[in-house]
Amino acid sequence: MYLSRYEEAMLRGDYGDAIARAMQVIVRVGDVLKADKLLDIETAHIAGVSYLTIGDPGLEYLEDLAKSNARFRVFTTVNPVGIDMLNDWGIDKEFIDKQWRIINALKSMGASLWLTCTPYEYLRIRPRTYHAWAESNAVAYVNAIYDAWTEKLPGPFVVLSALVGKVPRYGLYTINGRTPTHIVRVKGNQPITDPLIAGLLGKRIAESVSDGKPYLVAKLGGNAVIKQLLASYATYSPHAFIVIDGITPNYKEYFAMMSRPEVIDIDINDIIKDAKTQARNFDAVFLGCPHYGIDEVLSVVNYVRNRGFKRAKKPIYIATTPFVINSLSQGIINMLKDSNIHLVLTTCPVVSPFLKSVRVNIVATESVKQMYYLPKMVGINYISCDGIECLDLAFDD
Ligand SMILES: C[C@@](O)(CCOP(=O)(O)O)CC(=O)O
Repeated sequence: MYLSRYEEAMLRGDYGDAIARAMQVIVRVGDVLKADKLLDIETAHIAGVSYLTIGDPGLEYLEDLAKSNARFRVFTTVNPVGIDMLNDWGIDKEFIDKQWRIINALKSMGASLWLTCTPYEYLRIRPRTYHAWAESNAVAYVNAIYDAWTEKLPGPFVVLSALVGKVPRYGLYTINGRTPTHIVRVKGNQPITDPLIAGLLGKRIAESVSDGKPYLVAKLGGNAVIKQLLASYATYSPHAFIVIDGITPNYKEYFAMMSRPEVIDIDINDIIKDAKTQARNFDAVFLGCPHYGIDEVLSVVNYVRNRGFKRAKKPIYIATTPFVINSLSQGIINMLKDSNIHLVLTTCPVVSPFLKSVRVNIVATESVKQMYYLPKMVGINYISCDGIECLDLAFDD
């Protein structure tokens, strides 16, 4: 792989031991992937930072790096951790302490502690710029909605990329790697407005194109639905890459790049038919995978208003971001709490013991990504529900 003089110097150790070791891994991985050179990245997004998933080895690794005075060279954000920074939810103290050590190590290396899986909602990312992101829903989103270029990278690799500010050029960092292989046409007259249906569609697309890359033609009714579709697609696809007709910047160029794409038709009514669920046995509703943004939280606030500020019979947990909490008045937060709706911050039930610690064993969720991970990662079962219908379940049960 070609290296500039600056990159050679980093590799040699002129910029310290930590940078040299990070460069060694990046160059090695680049060689294996047959990358021809390194690219400068503008941002990095680290995932895999919960004490639940990385345990003591991950904690010690990050602390060692931080002690070596390694500092991130680009703007770096971090995925949800295993705890809510503002509420312990009864989680074991040792777990909380160790999670804080991970957070502090990342902070001392210069990470911005947004601790969200939706950093894309708070960044202005320019098309055709390079990034090193882990967390598949975020990777799918920045590729599809901003045409910003990132591969779906492993969390520890992003830490190293952020330290040197570079990634090897391969896969989704190349025009070839970004050329769609399938046109997926979704038949149906109405725009898709149900988050659950969008998630199930994302899964169906991933299964239909398998290792290919879809160019999607569908009527999608808004950002919440797009988030669910991409999160679910990225969970089931090896690539987290999808071009959306009329939405992805440069979609016309992507369309023109395809040569003899396979065409797949999906009838949305088939997905709607399969989505019906009769089970009503659940302990709580969980919303916010991916993390709810301000619009999604405000639609819940409106729902509660329309319900006359009644109290839900089952608790509703909503995972969201510090930006959303900061933009809500204390009055609204209290009103939600009185309605048995709890905002959860900086974490995600997939990487946290918090649902178990509030005695939830079965959740009602609209998120197809959660349905995939909850049973596997934390032994929580689910029933599926759709958007506002999830709230109806909690209020009417
Ligand atoms: C929350 C998380 O476990 C979800 C799975 O990640 P992904 O969809 O495979 O990128 C990622 C993480 O560990 O930070």
